Amino acid sequence: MPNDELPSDRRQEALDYHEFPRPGKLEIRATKAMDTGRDLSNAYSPGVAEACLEIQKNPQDAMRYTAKSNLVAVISNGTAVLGLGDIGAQASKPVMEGKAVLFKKFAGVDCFDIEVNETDPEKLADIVCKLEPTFGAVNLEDIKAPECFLVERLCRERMNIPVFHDDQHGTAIVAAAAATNAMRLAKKNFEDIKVVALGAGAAGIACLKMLMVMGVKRENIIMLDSKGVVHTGRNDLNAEKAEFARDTEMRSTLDAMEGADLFLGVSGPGLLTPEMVSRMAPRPIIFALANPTPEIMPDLAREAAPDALIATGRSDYPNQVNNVLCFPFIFRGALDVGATQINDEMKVACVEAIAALARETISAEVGQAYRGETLTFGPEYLIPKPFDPRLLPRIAVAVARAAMESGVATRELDLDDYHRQLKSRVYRSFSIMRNVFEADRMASRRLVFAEGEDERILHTARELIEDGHDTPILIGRPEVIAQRLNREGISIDIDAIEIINPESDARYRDYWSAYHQLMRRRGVTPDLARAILRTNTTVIAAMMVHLGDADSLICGTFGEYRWHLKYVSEILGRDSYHPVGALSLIILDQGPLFVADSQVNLFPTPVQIADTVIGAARHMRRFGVKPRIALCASSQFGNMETRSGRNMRDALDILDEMELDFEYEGEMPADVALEPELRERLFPGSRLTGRANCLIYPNAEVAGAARNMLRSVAGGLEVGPILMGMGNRAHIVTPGITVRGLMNIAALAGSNVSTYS
Ligand SMILES: NC(=O)C1=CN([C@@H]2O[C@H](COP(=O)(O)OP(=O)(O)OC[C@H]3O[C@@H](n4cnc5c(N)ncnc54)[C@H](OP(=O)(O)O)[C@@H]3O)[C@@H](O)[C@H]2O)C=CC1
Ligand SMILES: CC(=O)C(=O)O
Ligand SMILES: [Mg+2]
Repeated sequence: MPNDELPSDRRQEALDYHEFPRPGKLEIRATKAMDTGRDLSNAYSPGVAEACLEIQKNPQDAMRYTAKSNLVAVISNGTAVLGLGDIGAQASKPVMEGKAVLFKKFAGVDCFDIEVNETDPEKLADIVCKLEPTFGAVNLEDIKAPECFLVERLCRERMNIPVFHDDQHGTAIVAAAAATNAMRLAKKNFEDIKVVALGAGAAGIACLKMLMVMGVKRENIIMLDSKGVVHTGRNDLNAEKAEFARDTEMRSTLDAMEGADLFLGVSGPGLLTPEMVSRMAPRPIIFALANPTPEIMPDLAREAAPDALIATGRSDYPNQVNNVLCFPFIFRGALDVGATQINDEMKVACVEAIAALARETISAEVGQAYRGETLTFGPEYLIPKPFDPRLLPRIAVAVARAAMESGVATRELDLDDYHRQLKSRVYRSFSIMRNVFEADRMASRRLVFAEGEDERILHTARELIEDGHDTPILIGRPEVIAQRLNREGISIDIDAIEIINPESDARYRDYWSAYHQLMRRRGVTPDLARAILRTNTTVIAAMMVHLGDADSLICGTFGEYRWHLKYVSEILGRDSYHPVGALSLIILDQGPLFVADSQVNLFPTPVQIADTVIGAARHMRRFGVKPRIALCASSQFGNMETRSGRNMRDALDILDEMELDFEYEGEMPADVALEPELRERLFPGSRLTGRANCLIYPNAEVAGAARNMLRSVAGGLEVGPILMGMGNRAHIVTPGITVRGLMNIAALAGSNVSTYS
């Protein structure tokens, strides 16, 4: 069946996606080094035999010495591939590779996709069972009913690892979560509704069973398959369908739809007509879940029933009811507690976690990823979005808890710890930021955001309000803020936040006259002060901090760093405070790397370099990182007479006079800093132990280039830049910052002033 909903350019795009730059969507990567003869002898003969013998003695040790505990088999015979039908095992491979990618992307679960040319259910079950030594769990996929029921039952009976048929249970879990929320909106109860299920296969049967667990009554269900209504007069029904057979005169979908409250389509494309929809009860719920083409396109359904709550299996319409919201996360939880099966308790925990998430305010990341869409709980947002980073921690923890409580877990987890671990998987910055978050929690600070109309700031403000320890203050026009909150679906009570309207704030007079006092001998007249305090939100924010109306300011989501720095330094760079340097923490796969100074001193003097080193060491400790600082230059240890090398050597002398209690060394190029073996060859006995974790550069352009390359090419995630030397009273971000980045800066700004400078 052609995928007639995709226009030809999108069709070609999808094919190119699969073909280029290399065929398929997956590769296998080694997780251990294989660079030396020693690596070879550990990984392979003779060393590998040691691991084999340990596993022979104790088979459970396979979890210890092999990848088994995180490895899932995605297995299909291609007999019910999406709604494309029986297209065969080979043709199902793109879907199975896709499932494997989703497992990895959303939950870090490794998968082999296995397509099997076997349609006999008993033989297929035999094959699957024989794979148990390889895998920690099995995900059966796109195997048609009724064969899938037998395959699953046999595998579950014979295997001691979780076996889950995604099209049955994954779909049922997500559909039940969406139905729970749709019921609330439609003000209907599961106990009373009339359900019509079109499709009596793997997904259909499982969804109905799950709806019955939620309270739907069997006598209120009408099921249809390709031959029409499933009724007691039929003699072609398999056991699963027979359970739902009704003693009725109804024969067609049109008959069945009369007065239906919930339509559940898990059949094929275009099978539901507007006329059928128009027969439904008021405020009908229409789940047209066939993939890729639903039983009815949402626009058509809406025309026939304007008050309908509509979901499909697709990502290009609101309310994607798709098992992708379940399988990565339920397997994550099951694998992590070493569950022997995925039982009903775990499934129900999953339903509840998914449904609850949609009723909460969306996360900042989702807001950003789906900009322009309305994402507050309601008809267009019944169910979370697949990119919602909260899915992993919430669902996996709920599943792990249910597994432990219901006695199928072989490992007990501390669930608070587990939740934290999962969060650090999703947010790469989470684990290194943990110390800072803790410090932030201990303090309660007022943070003023100079660019309070920016959507990223609004998301950040919402998160801060929810976290509850810091108070955001926004500078911006209230009507613009209100409009953007609404557009972004951010539920903040606008009356509950402090907003400084630059056009009409009552403090305007106080602020401009105080600014004038500060700046009158630097060319600022009263008129100029008035004009600046109407238009320059960085100055307003800095004056708030100066006058004690806020504890810290955050600016820089647009414009030049140094433009903001000029005003921040003029107003707040007094007493012992002055900008020392901008420190960026770049989180890389290999660990954290700090880089400075990319912004403040374009060509720093040796004294400024020494100050930057000291500031960097202090800040690194805030993150719980032991400083190993390299003073970088193109020369190494005095081998050339360059200006940058000389500055670094002079800075080293200044530092040496101070008896500092952290490691620093220089001058050296970045590779010598980062490769201890190379360093040892060039300069044996250097004071730096191991790989440097902070690079201080001789000028801001080079530091900026290094920081940008680490972000753009090495995929580093930046925390910062952190403005050092201002007593944590001001931070200037850069325009590319994300909401997560702003949250990190806000946590830094929200930590107590005594712990920061
Ligand atoms: N959104 C989601 O997350 C998911 C969506 N699905 C979708 O659900 C559909 C079914 O998948 P699955 O249950 O795995 O497949 P199965 O092959 O197990 O079941 C298909 C069912 O659809 C019925 N059917 C086929 N054609 C018609 C027709 N013309 N009129 C009425 N019923 C018909 C079949 O009837 P019969 O029994 O007579 O053959 C069968 O009962 C697919 O489109 C799939 O993409 C599936 C899983 C997840
Ligand atoms: C989503 C899915 O698994 C299916 O359509 O078959
Ligand atoms: Mg499927």
